[in-house]
Amino acid sequence: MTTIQGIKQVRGDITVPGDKSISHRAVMFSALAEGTTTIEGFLPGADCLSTISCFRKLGITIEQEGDRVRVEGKGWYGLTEPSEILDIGNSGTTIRLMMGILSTQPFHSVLIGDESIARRPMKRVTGPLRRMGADIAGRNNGEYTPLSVRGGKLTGIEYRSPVSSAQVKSAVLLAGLAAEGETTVYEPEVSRDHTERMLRSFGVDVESFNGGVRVRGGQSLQSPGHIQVPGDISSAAFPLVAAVIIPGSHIVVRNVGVNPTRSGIIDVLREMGADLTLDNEREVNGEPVADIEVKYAPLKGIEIGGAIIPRLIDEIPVIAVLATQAEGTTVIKDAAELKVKETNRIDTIVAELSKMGARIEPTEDGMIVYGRTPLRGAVCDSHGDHRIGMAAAIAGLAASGETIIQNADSINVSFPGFFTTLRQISE
Ligand SMILES: O=C(O)C1=C[C@@H](OP(=O)(O)O)[C@@H](O)[C@H](O)C1
Ligand SMILES: C=C(OP(=O)(O)O)C(=O)O
Repeated sequence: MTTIQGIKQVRGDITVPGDKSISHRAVMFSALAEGTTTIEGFLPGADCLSTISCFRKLGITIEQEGDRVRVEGKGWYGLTEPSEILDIGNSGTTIRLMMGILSTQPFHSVLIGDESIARRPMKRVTGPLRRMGADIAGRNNGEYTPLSVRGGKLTGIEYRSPVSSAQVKSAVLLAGLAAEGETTVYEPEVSRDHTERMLRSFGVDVESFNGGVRVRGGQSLQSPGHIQVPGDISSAAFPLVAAVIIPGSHIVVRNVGVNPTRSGIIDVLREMGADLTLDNEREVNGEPVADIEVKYAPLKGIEIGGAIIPRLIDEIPVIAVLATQAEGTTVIKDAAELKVKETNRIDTIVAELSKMGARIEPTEDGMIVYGRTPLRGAVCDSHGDHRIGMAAAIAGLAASGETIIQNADSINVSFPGFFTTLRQISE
């Protein structure tokens, strides 16, 4: 349980922990590559530590201290059959990408996770991986954990994913790297492309085209030696929103990944009227990075839907907080994927913000927020979902009185040090 007081303003010059998606991939691809890779800026959050723990059980030597990691890669077929169950904790990215990798390995593995993972759909990866030839078993015919996989010889496929999901795309492409022939994944809207970018930095030929991505089987990964992980825009979103909704605020978040497939929050902030600038724009390991500066400004409600949704899917809980402080109505649609995250994020964010006096309604594929409404402190619950806990905390900063966040520990999944950062910028 953590207590948040309503504050006057946020001010400061900060950084946020490393990007979660890039940290997972950095460990996975380094383990599968020939040679040693050092990683800096790694996110030492619970989810990425689960990825490290799985690869250790698969026989890979990994040293980790804070945000520094050293992985002794042994090549694609250097993994060994695990004698223990692979526990991926709360991490959807870990289990779905691991299923792709383990489908190519000539041994048996069993994967479990926590109670939230046990409710999340896995057919979206087990379906195409079975089509490629993987032998997968699991509860409800491979829809839910526990899952087990015996990998082996796979055949490349053309897969049209019904959802825009980087986890599905990545699982199928990774399996495709060790399959016979070519593997192509099409998705309705482009999802985050960290897998494609990082595979290229490991020397893999990846063809991205309008609507899809293709790889050839039989390619090996060569370590680039070093990977620098930028700050996570999904974490930066929380202090940025605090600054935009609390009068008198002004903050800079430095060294944030601003990959266009992730930067929908920047577009939304600008369209709502935020005073936001990107400085020091550069590219690090094939990923665009910048410093983001924002000042308080009056906001207006907007409609958010279509192709932008995968570009801001994890930021929607905090965008809902933002919308409570915008003049007029904000409609979020085409975001049914929110229902299959750590919690049903449509229901959980509506429940928590309603307790604080927000006027917010759930819809089939999103929500409608009526602004501008003053918020009042309340007893909120993360429901075990890091992004819901952090969104409630940001609402608490903008609210009158005191807000209590129950089950705040879940925040360590993606943003260790979150409350320390909030204290640093609160005035
Ligand atoms: O590939 C990734 O690193 C992620 C993809 C997204 O999930 P989906 O692929 O299920 O949309 C996102 O919500 C998750 O936080 C991280
Ligand atoms: C959905 C998320 O992560 P994952 O799918 O990896 O559990 C998230 O971090 O918001």
